[in-house]
Amino acid sequence: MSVPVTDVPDIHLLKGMLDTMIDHVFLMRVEEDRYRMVYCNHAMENFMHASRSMLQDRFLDDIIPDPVLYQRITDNYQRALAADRALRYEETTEGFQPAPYTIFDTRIAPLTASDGQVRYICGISRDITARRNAETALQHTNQTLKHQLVEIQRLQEQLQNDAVRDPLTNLFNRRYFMESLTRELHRAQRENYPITLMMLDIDYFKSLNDDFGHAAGDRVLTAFSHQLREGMRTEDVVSRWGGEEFLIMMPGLALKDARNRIETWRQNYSPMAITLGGRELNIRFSAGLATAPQHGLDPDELINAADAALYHAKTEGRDQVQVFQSYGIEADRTNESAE
Ligand SMILES: Nc1nc2c(ncn2[C@@H]2O[C@H](COP(=O)(O)OP(=O)(O)OP(=O)(O)O)[C@@H](O)[C@H]2O)c(=O)[nH]1
Repeated sequence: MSVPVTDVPDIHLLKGMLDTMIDHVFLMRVEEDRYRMVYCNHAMENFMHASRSMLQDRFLDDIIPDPVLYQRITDNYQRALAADRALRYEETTEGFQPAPYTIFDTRIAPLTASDGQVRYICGISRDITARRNAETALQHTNQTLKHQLVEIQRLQEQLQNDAVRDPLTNLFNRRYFMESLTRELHRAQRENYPITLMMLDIDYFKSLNDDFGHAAGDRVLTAFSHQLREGMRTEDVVSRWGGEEFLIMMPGLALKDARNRIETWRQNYSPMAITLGGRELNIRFSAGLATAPQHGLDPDELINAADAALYHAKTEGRDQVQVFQSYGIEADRTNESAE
């Protein structure tokens, strides 16, 4: 027999409806400070691995023997009763033996019987374990992806760095220097400022290698490069040109100022004391200076000029700075005027 929709469905029909739900539905009667289960639906019965007849009419402390879990559950009931309002919270079955670990999204509400005396707690619990696990897995994946992204960025930076730097000294490499010089020369022409190049070569480096070994030579190169970088301005491009040869571009620095700079550096750092095998070595160097636009505007031309000045410093006895002279190389001792 069909029931008109305006009619209040009978209790049998209501129970049938509740048994079709996949959420757990229960009703607890409050008896002093205990809770008696007066109803649970089919879903809850299944979950508890117990028939309704075994659950209904029993006290909750009897159904849930674990005192910690019992306390967790009833604390919420007390809160709802004290505030006389519905509560929603998440709870787990941790401590409840027959059931697998489950996370529930639970909503409870205090109800009062029509006599106005007896109080009840009505509850609906939804199993959200799968959703929570998926969320946790997603968070984990997100976290892993974030770490991977950071690692990719680090590797990209490393690659960019490797592409422009010399691995031993960490100074800029030849390719980067050429690109920078070409770019800087164009700008210097447009904006009318000088660029001075200094080519610098460690003296008698071969004998140092021969006497102390290649590894010791590498240490000297690293220490020398470090001091060189420290002694220059941030806008200077300091490169390892090859072997024990270095090329420095000093934008905006006229020949005289560049020479003063390198002389100051020589006073502070040269002869550089480096200890190898218990022996203190004096590392000396020779250098050649050339400047744009005076000695050329083309990168190769300017580098050749600095190289020629360096060659002159070597042939003149080493441990000195020479300036390129466009009409020919001329000895230019460090204590003389560069202009
Ligand atoms: N340890 C080490 N040695 C290097 C490296 N690159 C080049 N050399 C060595 O540097 C030495 C350069 O020797 P030369 O060109 O004769 O120069 P030098 O002995 O300094 O002589 P002058 O420049 O004329 O004073 C060679 O023995 C190279 O093998 C390097 O990366 N590490």
